[in-house]
Amino acid sequence: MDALTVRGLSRSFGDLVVLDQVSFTVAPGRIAVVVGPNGSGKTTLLRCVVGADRPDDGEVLVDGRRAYETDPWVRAFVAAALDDIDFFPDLSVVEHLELLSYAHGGSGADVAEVLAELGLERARDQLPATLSSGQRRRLALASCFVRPRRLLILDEPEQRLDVRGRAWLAERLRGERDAGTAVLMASHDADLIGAVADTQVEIGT
Ligand SMILES: Nc1ncnc2c1ncn2[C@@H]1O[C@H](COP(=O)(O)OP(=O)(O)OP(=O)(O)O)[C@@H](O)[C@H]1O
Repeated sequence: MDALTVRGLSRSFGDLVVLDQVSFTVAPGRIAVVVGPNGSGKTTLLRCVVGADRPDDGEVLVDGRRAYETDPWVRAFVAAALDDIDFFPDLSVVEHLELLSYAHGGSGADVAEVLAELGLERARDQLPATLSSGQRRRLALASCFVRPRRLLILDEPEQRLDVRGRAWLAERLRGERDAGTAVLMASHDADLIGAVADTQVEIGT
């Protein structure tokens, strides 16, 4: 059973056809990278997959089932970090991660490890507004790793990461694959794509 099936997905904004009958699958333990020039529809595709945007046509199946964002089962299955991450303004870094862990039935036991892995230990008590843009990105990624997931969806996760952060990201994604997680991500980073992509979904070309 594929973790993700996208069939005939189409999305237009007025006269602008952004996605035209896009179809692909991602099996467990595979990494699919969406590639295409600026404005080709990568974010739109990911937003349609997670249910943040509605396609005009086509369907998205998660683990063989039609997915709705509000479905508790989808929320347990899919971890996503897209561009529009909103943090609670009055929760610290560590509180965010603990909240997510608890909300997904965890004990918070992984939080310290994920903070260390993402280099966020020194920022653990800071509020989101005081974080650097790279730290905010790291918190968004950390949010995916303190909760259960069988499908991980990331929009340009390399953005705003430093050199070591990018090296870590490639390693982490390979770890996700080895654990059987399916990954769908958009990226412009040729090195990262070369290091992790099992398949590429080309759009807008
Ligand atoms: N809500 C919207 N209303 C109108 N046009 C939109 C909307 N959302 C996206 N678009 C347009 O759809 C096209 C695809 O945008 P999208 O953000 O999906 O591209 P992308 O491939 O992720 O680009 P980038 O590589 O720059 O991140 C763009 O031309 C964009 O202007």
